[in-house]
Amino acid sequence: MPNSDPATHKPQSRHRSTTSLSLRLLLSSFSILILALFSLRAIPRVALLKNHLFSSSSSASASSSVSVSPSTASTIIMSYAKELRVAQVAVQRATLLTKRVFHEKAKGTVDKSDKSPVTIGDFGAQALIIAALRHNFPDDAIVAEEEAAQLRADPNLADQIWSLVRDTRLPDPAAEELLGGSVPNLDAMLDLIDRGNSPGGAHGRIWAIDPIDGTKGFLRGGQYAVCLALLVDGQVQVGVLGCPNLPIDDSAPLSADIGVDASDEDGRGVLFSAVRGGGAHSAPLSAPTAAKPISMRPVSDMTAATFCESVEAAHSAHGDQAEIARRLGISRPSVRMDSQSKYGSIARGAGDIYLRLPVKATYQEKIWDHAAGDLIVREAGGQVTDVDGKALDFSVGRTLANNKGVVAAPAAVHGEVLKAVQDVLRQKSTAA
Ligand SMILES: Nc1ncnc2c1ncn2[C@@H]1O[C@H](COP(=O)(O)OS(=O)(=O)O)[C@@H](OP(=O)(O)O)[C@H]1O
Ligand SMILES: [Mg+2]
Repeated sequence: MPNSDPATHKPQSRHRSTTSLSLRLLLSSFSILILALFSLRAIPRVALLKNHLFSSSSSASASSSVSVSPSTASTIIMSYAKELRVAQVAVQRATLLTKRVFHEKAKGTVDKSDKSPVTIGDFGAQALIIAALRHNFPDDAIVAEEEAAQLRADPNLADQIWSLVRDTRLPDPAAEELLGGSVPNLDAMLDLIDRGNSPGGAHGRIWAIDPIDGTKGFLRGGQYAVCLALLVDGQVQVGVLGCPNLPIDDSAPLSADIGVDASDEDGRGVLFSAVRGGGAHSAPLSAPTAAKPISMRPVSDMTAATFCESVEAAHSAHGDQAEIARRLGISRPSVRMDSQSKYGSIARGAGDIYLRLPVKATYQEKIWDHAAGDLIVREAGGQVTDVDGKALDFSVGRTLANNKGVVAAPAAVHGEVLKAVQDVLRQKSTAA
């Protein structure tokens, strides 16, 4: 029946059919344009999207999209929309594995120096994230912390990791499908882990993965992060941090005990993300698309500022950092917490400043320890430099060989903080 409405089977007017034909033509040209944009992965993709465009089929997301705030739901121009969505869900899935490892293998471990829970969690999370990246972006390079040689030599360890990787799935089948579903077998898992061996560099698309950042924090049930960032020609374009033990509530104050065991508390588990030029967001880890914009807190009174630093004295110079805080007039004690959760915490204004002054002149920071956090803080209104005031340079390989230390603060006060850092370091070198 030509020109009939399929619902009513009633003949339509000639005018209406011409209009619908033009409309269909217009729509199909528009779809072709969108498809073309999405197939050109080498070029940053720009799409006019609602923030939750890719979320409609996720059960976690479905509940989340109800709670999306009006400002988040507003239409924004977002680049790298698919990369962001895949990264968020890949990190979410990997955190499910790390939480299982914590509860089944780390919690209650008498000897906390036992490295096996960390090893199992690290390898398992890396395998799951790389599987998702290979499925969606098979031509991209990957820089990841672990390689599978140790597992190939230890079948028992490999089996333990395989059983976790095999059984860890997102509750939402559509989200699982987006990630390509399960890893087929143990050998495929080992091969995936070894795909993280890119030397990094200044060209092309490179993902940086830290499957468990803050390993000590992970073991004690404190702060750790599953970290994923996309670099394009050396610039961070997408950053995602899954922080299972941080409060979901962006306005929760950063208490001094944030670094101790928080793994069993309700209301924990947050996902930070940012796309360059698109702002920074946070969401519950269980509902990645319930994203709300976050921003750094303006520091009008430096004496009331909160600064964050590593728990480990071997990782950043606590003494120098205390002296810098004193010079700035900061009266509050530092908040010590492991991992890139420090970047996420200052980006949402729970803290204000992150200082990471080098302990050893020869140590080179790893790109996977900073890439996601760097972008999230910058997109939240912060500035991130090394102690010389240079932006972190992710283009020179697997390490930040051109940088020493990290100084992250709201852009308006970064200069003041950097001056205090440089004064303290100058005074120290004069005294030596
Ligand atoms: N000497 C030295 N100096 C600076 N940084 C170092 C050093 N040694 C290690 N690392 C890296 O520190 C990462 C964790 O550091 P954090 O500050 O995030 O947490 S911690 O409080 O120190 O545990 C940690 O990341 P993970 O191994 O993923 O936990 C290391 O990559
Ligand atoms: Mg790390």
